[in-house]
Amino acid sequence: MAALIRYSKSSAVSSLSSTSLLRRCFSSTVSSELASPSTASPSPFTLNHNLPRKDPKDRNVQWVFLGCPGVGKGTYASRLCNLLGIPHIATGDLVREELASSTPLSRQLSDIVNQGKLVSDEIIINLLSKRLQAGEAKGESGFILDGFPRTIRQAEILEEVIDIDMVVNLKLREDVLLEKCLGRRICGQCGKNFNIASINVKGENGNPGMSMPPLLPPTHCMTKLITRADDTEAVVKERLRVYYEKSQPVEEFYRSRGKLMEFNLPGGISESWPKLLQVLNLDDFEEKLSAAA
Ligand SMILES: Nc1ncnc2c1ncn2[C@@H]1O[C@H](COP(=O)(O)OP(=O)(O)O)[C@@H](O)[C@H]1O
Repeated sequence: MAALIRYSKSSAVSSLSSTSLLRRCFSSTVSSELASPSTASPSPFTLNHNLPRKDPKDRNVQWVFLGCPGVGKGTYASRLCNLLGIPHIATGDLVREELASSTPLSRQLSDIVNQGKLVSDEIIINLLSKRLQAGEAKGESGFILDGFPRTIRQAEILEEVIDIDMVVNLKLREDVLLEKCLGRRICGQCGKNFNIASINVKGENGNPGMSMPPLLPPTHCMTKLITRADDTEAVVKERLRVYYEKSQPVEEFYRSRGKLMEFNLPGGISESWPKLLQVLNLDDFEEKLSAAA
């Protein structure tokens, strides 16, 4: 595989391919059988099929969440990670952490992100590799990746180094996505995500109507809310355009490998969460956990 990551000339790892870099990070979890390119037969999941109904503690969950900006990948991935006790690794968060530092890389990234463009595969793989290495050092196992892979190249590299068990593709109408992005707020103090948009769209052209109540912050966060610089209407529209061009082909990549599970969000969290748990065969597990709590 061609070397994809080109570090600065002074870097000791300049000759490493991105695969070998990621392989080093993943070394403890990659089985030799899975380190070679996937030969899985093309039999796409249908909901409720192929998922073992066994205790998630006995599964080494290695999942990917795909979906357009604003669909709620972060919300559902982080809830699932809390439930399963595994890390939620969102490349968008890694990029924002880098942006918050004042390195030469952060200045380079801020222009790209604020224009709604994708960061290069090299940079994102480097950030992800560092995060995985740190997790490995802490003894983490399993993960849900959110926002990665976003290009076919990223998907190919990931596929070479680790067995992703399942890819959940969250879907929502485009007009709702825009409203949801514009309503997103983050508490500048605790870092939690909220949404002030109250969505109520009528069914039309075969699309069902949908209502999603806002996800409002508690009073102590109310005065500390901030809006992401890339959540303006023009930038969200550009991010959606980039998604369709660069990231949508990733859906087909996983569909053809029989790993893609499509999930059409039926509404807000209270409606969608139980249905998502049901299709993931985790509804029993949540009940057991709440009974034990
Ligand atoms: N896998 C990736 N490849 C390239 N760029 C990425 C990737 N993940 C995140 N980014 C950058 O970080 C920004 C924010 O990502 P994210 O929080 O996942 O946004 P979104 O709400 O659009 O899903 C993206 O618009 C992009 O510039």
